[in-house]
Amino acid sequence: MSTADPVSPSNSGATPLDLPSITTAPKALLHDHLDGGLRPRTVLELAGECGYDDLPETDADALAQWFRNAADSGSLERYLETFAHTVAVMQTPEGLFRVARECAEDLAADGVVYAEVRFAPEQHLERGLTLDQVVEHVLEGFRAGESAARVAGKRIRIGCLLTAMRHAARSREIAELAVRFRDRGVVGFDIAGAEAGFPPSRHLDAFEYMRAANAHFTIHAGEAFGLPSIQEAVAFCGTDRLGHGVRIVDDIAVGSDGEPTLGLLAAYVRDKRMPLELCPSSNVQTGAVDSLEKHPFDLLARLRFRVTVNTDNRLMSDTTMSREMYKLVQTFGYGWSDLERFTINAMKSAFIPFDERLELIDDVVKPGYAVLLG
Ligand SMILES: O=c1[nH]cnc2c1ncn2[C@H]1C[C@H](O)[C@@H](CO)O1
Ligand SMILES: [Zn+2]
Repeated sequence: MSTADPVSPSNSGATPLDLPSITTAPKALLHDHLDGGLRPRTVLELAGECGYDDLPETDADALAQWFRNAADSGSLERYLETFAHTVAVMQTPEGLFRVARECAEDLAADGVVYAEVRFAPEQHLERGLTLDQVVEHVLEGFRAGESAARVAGKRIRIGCLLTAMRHAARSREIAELAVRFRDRGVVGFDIAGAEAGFPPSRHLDAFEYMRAANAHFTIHAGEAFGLPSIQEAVAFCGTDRLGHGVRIVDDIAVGSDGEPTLGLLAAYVRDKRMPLELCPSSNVQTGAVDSLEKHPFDLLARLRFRVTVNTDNRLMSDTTMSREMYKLVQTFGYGWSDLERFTINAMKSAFIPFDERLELIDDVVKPGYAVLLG
């Protein structure tokens, strides 16, 4: 296989592939952080309401620009510092509810029909809420946002993932919380935060607990740190998916003739159809890749890894699901059938029951792309 071959020819008689038309396409999103997707105006208003006066800007446009610039640091650690401001305004029932409701509404307006949105409950206890209360307020916000979207003529379903911070020591507790809320809208568990120095195996008991409960989880791995992190997540922790996983490319050698050779770990990840939650813009901002052009997304897609397109943090990257897809179209020349495949990859990899995934694929995704394909 030559890596120069397009995945599929660009669409011919179909709807033109531009940002407005991508916005109308049904999309599935597996990796989106609740505390990384606030509306800039909401950050300002909630800060005013709760008396948080450490925001770096007082105007919504300037604040949006500040997040973007500050996150453009080339380092995951510095990128993560920007979350201090969003987490600070998500400490009250009203704040958590509003942010979750607006998240569902914004994703629905962007044409996302299924999303798994994650956040770390342990970071929202500063004003006396319990872990259970934090989760309840967020889930209520998602339900309200889904209803508001329905009234606006948009269909969306949000599943919630509970994240434990990898530098902290509450992962087992958060895993138990995720299982406790499994019938109320929480569909899985995750670990996030600085990767270097905090290997996934540090949280093995949490993953073992999830596996014993027949519950799903993903692990941020292979973003700021390389193959050893992915190896631990896959081989020791038994992850269902890889959050980013972009450094799996380090286990693929592309010869001078363009022929790729997969190492054992890359081959295993591909053979197992392990989903990669790739987040193109975020990866450039944190320095995981040098540029979009150099992003291994296309190599991985051509090699038929189970690639999915994700936003990570819409506020920090000033992006949307449609914009991430459009950037990939512009960079790699994808057509509608490619976008449909990435979307079906994501739906197949979702943590909701199989029959519900299938229903979304058959009743929403395929008919939506059939219209766009012409
Ligand atoms: O891309 C990421 N890698 C590691 N950690 C991340 C990333 N994006 C957000 N986080 C962290 C910061 C948030 O406060 C936390 C929970 O959403 O997860
Ligand atoms: Zn992330």
